[in-house]
Amino acid sequence: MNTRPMLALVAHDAKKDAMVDFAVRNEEKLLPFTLVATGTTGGRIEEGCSRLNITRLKSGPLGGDQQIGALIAEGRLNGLIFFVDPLSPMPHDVDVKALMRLALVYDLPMALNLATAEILLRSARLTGLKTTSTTPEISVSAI
Ligand SMILES: O=C(CO)COP(=O)(O)O
Repeated sequence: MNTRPMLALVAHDAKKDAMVDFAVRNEEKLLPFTLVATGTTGGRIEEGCSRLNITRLKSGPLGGDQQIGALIAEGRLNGLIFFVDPLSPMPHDVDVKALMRLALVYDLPMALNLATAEILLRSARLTGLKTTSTTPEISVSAI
């Protein structure tokens, strides 16, 4: 049974370089986590971090944000790092909002920018195997 805390990594296009840079600098700290990411973000991180094993979900606009939302609802996710681009309109803005809403509903540790991500990655809550729910009701078959 996998008891490692699960962390989701997502970045909008204008923030993907920042996400890769964050992951490269923190590769050692990310190693103990089960990592999931939206498709393109995960691919970019894997290119930069050879030691990280990332489960890549669908691309955000094609449902990846919602897959991460499902992990939150199931109580399987321990933290979300989402580098949001606040300056560009997104056709899938409703998905982004839905993901953030679920993180708020379940009181999930969520970092939306680099400064908070650095703090989150060092947090005892994130590394302490605390899950968001005790009774997962459904499973995401993609994982
Ligand atoms: O659009 C995203 C999040 O809303 C990110 O998706 P990708 O990582 O597939 O680009």
